[in-house]
Amino acid sequence: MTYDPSRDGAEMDFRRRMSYGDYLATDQILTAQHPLSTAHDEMLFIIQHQTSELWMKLALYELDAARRAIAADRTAEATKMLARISRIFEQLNSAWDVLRTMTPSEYTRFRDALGQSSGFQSWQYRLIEFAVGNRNLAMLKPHEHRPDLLALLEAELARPSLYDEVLRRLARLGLPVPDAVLTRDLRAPWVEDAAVTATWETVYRDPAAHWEAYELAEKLVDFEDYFRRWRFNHVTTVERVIGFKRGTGGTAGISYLRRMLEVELFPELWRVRTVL
Ligand code: HEM
Ligand SMILES: N[C@@H](CC(=O)c1ccccc1NC=O)C(=O)O
Repeated sequence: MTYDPSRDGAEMDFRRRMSYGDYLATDQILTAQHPLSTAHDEMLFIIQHQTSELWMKLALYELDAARRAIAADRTAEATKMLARISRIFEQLNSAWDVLRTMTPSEYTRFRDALGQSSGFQSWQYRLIEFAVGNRNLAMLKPHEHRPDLLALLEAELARPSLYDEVLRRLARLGLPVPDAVLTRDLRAPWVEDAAVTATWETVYRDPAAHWEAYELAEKLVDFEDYFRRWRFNHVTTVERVIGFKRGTGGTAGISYLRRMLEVELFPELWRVRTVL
């Protein structure tokens, strides 16, 4: 006879119990795919973006908790969360392998249906950029039609970024951090600071004496490393699929994305490598 798992105790009756689907709201998630064309690959495109948005949601959750932990001098907890955020980006990086199976011929069959929509308008992506310190106020504009989302982005800009929190922690640990850095206008983009590079140099020259700062630094570098790989995978996939066409979001496409490859989140942590 075929195997019956209920003989091993598997619960089979969920009329009055919470099931897998109840707990995970799979009904909502699995009915949220609405292709606008009959092109076979549009389902891949939708699910690729939806899963990315879910991982971004978790990254934001961890970024929030990590910053609160650093601000409360609970660095060990924060480093664990930062390690997880890097792994999330590793996951996002691997996902490009699935999307890359879509050829230009296949994408062209449904690209027109996307209208002017674009990843450029992903508010979770923009929140991540703002949370880690890449604060460009021009990126608020595409969200003006959604006051709720604009408020979320504005609230993020009013808050210290991940890098701000780490530098504040360094100051509390007795390391020299300029007052101008500690009291900077949080909405403004980060401006590279030679005194901060000098402080990181102190940390990296004697890790044992500055272990907490050293660990935080390496977690930040690790994260930026994975984030750069995400940008690079994106731009390479875009060139492979649409070449040098303009983006649906209105930018020039590849040249815009290549410019974004130059963004440095924690410039002093990269600069310090040269002087060690
Ligand atoms: C065939 C696949 C894809 C193509 C051809 C593509 C193309 C583009 C282009 C041309 C832009 C520049 C903005 C514009 O003018 O539209 C852009 C931006 C963006 N895309 Fe994609 N994309 C693809 C897949 C993805 C995926 C899977 C994600 C994951 C969520 C994503 C997220 C983003 C984000 C966040 C931006 C804004 C980047 C920034 O401002 O730095 N894209 N994309
Ligand atoms: N910007 C892309 C379209 C695109 O990729 C896209 C469209 C709608 C929602 C998410 C998208 N992903 C990344 O930009 C293009 O120009 O083909």
